[in-house]
Amino acid sequence: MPRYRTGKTLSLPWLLPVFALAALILLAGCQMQPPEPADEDKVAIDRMLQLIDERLDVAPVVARSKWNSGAAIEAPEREAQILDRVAAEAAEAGVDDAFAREFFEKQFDASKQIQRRLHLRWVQEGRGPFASPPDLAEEVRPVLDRLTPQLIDALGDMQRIARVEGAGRYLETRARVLVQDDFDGEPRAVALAPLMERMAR
Ligand SMILES: C=C(O[C@@H]1C=C(C(=O)O)C=C[C@H]1O)C(=O)O
Repeated sequence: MPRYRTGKTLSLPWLLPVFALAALILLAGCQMQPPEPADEDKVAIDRMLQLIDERLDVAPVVARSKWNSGAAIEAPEREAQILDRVAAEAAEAGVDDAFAREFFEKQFDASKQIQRRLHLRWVQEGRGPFASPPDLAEEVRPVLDRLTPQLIDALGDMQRIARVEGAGRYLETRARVLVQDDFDGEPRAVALAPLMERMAR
């Protein structure tokens, strides 16, 4: 049998181009990975999303309280009061005034959407009052007020990270995991819109 048929002498030279090609593909693959934010930026984005989720979580409690009391879902004077505080605290934290304002207005919109949808559901179900809903002024709004400065702090981080390549993509991916709204995603999309628009893809 001729020597080249034994395979022994032929295997290595034959495999070399295969290895080279595999190495090239691997290298190209690494270079094609989309850019990701640094770990500390990822932590800050996750924190922002958790805070948005926490705020959205308060909306059903507000809805129960208003269902019993008959108070209007829309409370413009309360929104104005929050926005005044936001303007002052955003200025102190170096957060762009228009960005902070838009962000909070969207959080109000998302909360009202959740409340409206729940009230509609309860009307359709012919629901009576809830057994012992928390008091809006004494118990529920203070929860929202505690979140306000934390959200402003987080907005400061987002402003800094906004131009980091891949930040928007990371935000979008993590939002799917960290922000729930128990509806069809619409209130959640409203709450996230100001960040989605601002963060670089
Ligand atoms: C949450 C409430 O309902 C609405 C939403 C607000 C909010 O998200 O902070 C504020 C006022 C209301 O328009 C509320 O009345 O407190």
